[in-house]
Amino acid sequence: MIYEKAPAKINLTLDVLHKRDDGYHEVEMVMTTIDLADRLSFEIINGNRVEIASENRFVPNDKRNLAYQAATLLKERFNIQKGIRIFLDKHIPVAAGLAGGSSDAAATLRGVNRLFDLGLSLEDLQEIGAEIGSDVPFCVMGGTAIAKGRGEKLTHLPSPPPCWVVLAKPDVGVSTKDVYGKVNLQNMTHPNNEALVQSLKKQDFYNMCQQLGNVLEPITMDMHSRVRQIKERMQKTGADGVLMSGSGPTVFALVSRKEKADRVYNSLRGFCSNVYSVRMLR
Ligand SMILES: C[C@](O)(CO)[C@H](O)COP(=O)(O)OP(=O)(O)OC[C@H]1O[C@@H](n2ccc(N)nc2=O)[C@H](O)[C@@H]1O
Ligand SMILES: Nc1ncnc2c1ncn2[C@@H]1O[C@H](COP(=O)(O)OP(=O)(O)OP(=O)(O)O)[C@@H](O)[C@H]1O
Repeated sequence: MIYEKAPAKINLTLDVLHKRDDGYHEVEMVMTTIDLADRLSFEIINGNRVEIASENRFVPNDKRNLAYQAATLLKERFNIQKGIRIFLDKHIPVAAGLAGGSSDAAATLRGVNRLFDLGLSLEDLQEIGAEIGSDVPFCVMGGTAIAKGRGEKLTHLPSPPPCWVVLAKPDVGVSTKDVYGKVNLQNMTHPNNEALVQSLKKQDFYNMCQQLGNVLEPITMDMHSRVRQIKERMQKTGADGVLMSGSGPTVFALVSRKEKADRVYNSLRGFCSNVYSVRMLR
């Protein structure tokens, strides 16, 4: 049996530069992994198929599952004539904007690569991952990176200074495709990626918090007022920086001190069913 951890990601920035001819948007965004992770196990089984099991009822166990797609892609590309059983121990909330499915796909690429000794490099796996989804290449490498293109062109960055990350996911469904579809290029406040990158290089926590920005945030907030309410509540209770991750609906607060993080966390419990307080991953 082989095990892989699949951490969630948050976007410290997300900028859209233009819409491309292939229907995707050209983005520039800084992402980082946090200490909230799914755990996956992989084993070889009889029969030439991929089996997915999870105790989470929101997780599909068929070809809609990104881990299934990742395992099938490697099986076909490398002509693997054996079965694979994948167990997904889910901790990342589903459809949250935290790349849960993408991180499971990335962990599956790493896991199956080890399970069958395929000898693929992380770069190879990133390239294959891009066929599954825009967030998968980042999840293959993890850490902190600026992503360009449709999310697959990655440059590694220093990790954010240590802090607490309080996350709250309201019970609303958000379609990434719909949110990108509502982007209005004439009317948006772009985050300053260069300044955010400088704050990481200088390990300047407070400046990093000032530079958080996501052009998709107002779009999702206009569709779901709960997202705006969560942000306001986090700001009122003492968060140092607050932003929606990805296309949402999860909002995260960055907080330097544990006592303040506890205050933000406690103010959201009861208001929201999914609330977490975790650390950044170094
Ligand atoms: C919002 C983010 O999570 C931020 O990291 C990503 O940009 C989205 O990544 P993802 O969920 O892996 O996205 P994909 O599964 O590749 O694409 C879902 C849909 O989002 C839109 N999409 C996605 C990425 C991108 N750069 N431009 C887009 O317009 C497209 O309509 C696409 O059909
Ligand atoms: N391994 C998986 N875990 C959870 N959901 C999955 C998985 N594979 C496919 N899905 C499907 O994908 C949908 C989106 O779930 P996911 O948790 O990946 O969203 P997300 O965090 O918003 O992703 P992203 O930030 O990459 O857009 C779910 O509704 C679910 O049906």
